[in-house]
Amino acid sequence: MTASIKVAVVGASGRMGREVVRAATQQSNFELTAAIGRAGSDTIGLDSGVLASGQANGVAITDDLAALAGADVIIDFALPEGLAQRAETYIELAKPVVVCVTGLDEAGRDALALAATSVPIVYAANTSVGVNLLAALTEQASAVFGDQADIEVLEAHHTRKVDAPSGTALLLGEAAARGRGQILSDVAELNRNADDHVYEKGSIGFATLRAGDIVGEHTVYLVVGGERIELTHRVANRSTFADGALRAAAWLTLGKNPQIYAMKDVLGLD
Ligand SMILES: NC(=O)C1=CN([C@@H]2O[C@H](COP(=O)(O)OP(=O)(O)OC[C@H]3O[C@@H](n4cnc5c(N)ncnc54)[C@H](OP(=O)(O)O)[C@@H]3O)[C@@H](O)[C@H]2O)C=CC1
Ligand SMILES: O=C(O)C1=N[C@H](C(=O)O)C[C@H](O)C1
Repeated sequence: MTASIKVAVVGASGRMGREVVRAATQQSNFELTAAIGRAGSDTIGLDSGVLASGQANGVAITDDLAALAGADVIIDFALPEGLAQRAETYIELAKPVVVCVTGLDEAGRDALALAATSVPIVYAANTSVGVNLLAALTEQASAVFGDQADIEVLEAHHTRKVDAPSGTALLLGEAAARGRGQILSDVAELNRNADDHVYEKGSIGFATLRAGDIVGEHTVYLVVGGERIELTHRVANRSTFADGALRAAAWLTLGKNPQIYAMKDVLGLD
């Protein structure tokens, strides 16, 4: 019998952290070894299984990052704040990590790049298979239409999401830009509502909706002359993201070299 993969979850008290705790507890090829919450959170000391699904699993939520030492691989679904410090711990413990946090600032991105010189990291703004397939399709469509297409990305999420546009929208924008030989930061238009806004041909625009409990929806519009393509992906349940994160975690335990990988590497989409 193959040994199960020991997995630790950072951000275990959150919406996604609880989902990963539940999935890791249910899937027989994983063993949950640590559940990390924010220092000062009311959830510290609670059983992570009770918090996730009402069923005790014997792994208490702790703010002690030393608890990560017993894991083969870590999944980080916390928030961007404190990512740089967490990344230092990942280096010290020499653990592979799946980082799923979006809304990173430059310091967060730099910290991940530094950590990836020591440990393998999957950075995934979206761990679903479908979104990563959508990114590949977007790149292909953009390459075929070339610089004739007007491209816009629309995303919709629940009202408690703190970053906008979503990490996935930016990932899709990057794919669209790459498809026609652009770099997204050169052409991204994040605010078409600005008073002095003038549409520039070749720009890629982003629009955001926040409403109710929408789990995650993304549409890429590619509009050329009299026709348009709308590529849409919708997620109905956060378990989709949790399953994808566990898939990435299992992939990292197969002996990867230190560097930043993407979900498309995990899924073999290149
Ligand atoms: N890659 C993907 O597929 C997906 C990515 N995401 C991203 O994952 C992140 C989390 O989303 P979501 O679960 O909805 O957000 P939540 O706010 O529900 O969860 C984040 C959790 O992290 C905790 N936290 C904050 N800082 C730390 C820390 N230093 N150590 C441990 N825990 C910490 C928070 O604690 P407290 O509440 O006490 O502040 C909270 O419980 C977001 O960036 C989101 O965009 C979301 C879905 C899918
Ligand atoms: O915060 C969320 O909920 C989500 N965040 C990710 C993002 O920013 O793209 C992925 C997913 O769409 C849900």
